[in-house]
Amino acid sequence: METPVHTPNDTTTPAITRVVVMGVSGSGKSTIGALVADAMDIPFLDGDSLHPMANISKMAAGTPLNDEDRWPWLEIVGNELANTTAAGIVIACSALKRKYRDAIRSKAPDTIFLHLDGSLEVLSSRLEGRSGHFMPPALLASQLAALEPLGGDERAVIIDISAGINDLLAEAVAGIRRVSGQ
Ligand SMILES: Nc1ncnc2c1ncn2[C@@H]1O[C@H](COP(=O)(O)OP(=O)(O)OP(=O)(O)O)[C@@H](O)[C@H]1O
Ligand SMILES: O=C(O)[C@H](O)[C@@H](O)[C@H](O)[C@H](O)CO
Repeated sequence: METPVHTPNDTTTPAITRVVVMGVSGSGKSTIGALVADAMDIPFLDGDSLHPMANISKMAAGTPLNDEDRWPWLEIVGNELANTTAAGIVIACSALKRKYRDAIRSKAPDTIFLHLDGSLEVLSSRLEGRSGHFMPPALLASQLAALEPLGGDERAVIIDISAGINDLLAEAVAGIRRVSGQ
């Protein structure tokens, strides 16, 4: 006879690890997010691929998004987090303002926000060194102006992006495991 996976007394369900890698343009969300997901063996979704086409065109033309542009996108991000059927999911999404993170949490309350935090100097040099991306480096100032730091009451990990990729990856995974209690 096969051993049942759940016995009648086993009321625990495995926790799902939901992570949003947040931060301004050029902070490394796509790079670190994909590596974190790989290391934790869960899927990765780049929030850039969830934007309505009009948002991509607007940014590419050098105009920052406003709240109205971002709401439909944040709803998609929240739904992807809430509806995952995997053991977890990592989504790269700038989530710059507190109200954006609240909107995401309204769909997926247990989301952990991993903020890739960096100075203007480091961010500028990363953006200047990047090629083939729709986001113009000139939009960095508007991204930093919109950024609202994580509050002490938010489920979060903050890391300084000045380190190398391997160190950031290790720090990020350890932080997520600590916060999620896994
Ligand atoms: N720790 C790091 N050390 C050196 N280079 C890095 C590091 N993290 C990311 N990069 C590089 O910095 C650039 C920006 O990274 P990435 O595209 O992942 O940022 P992003 O936050 O996803 O940006 P955007 O929001 O504009 O899509 C890329 O060229 C990437 O290879
Ligand atoms: O909220 C925003 O202004 C946007 O999401 C941006 O952050 C871009 O998506 C990203 O930085 C470019 O890849």
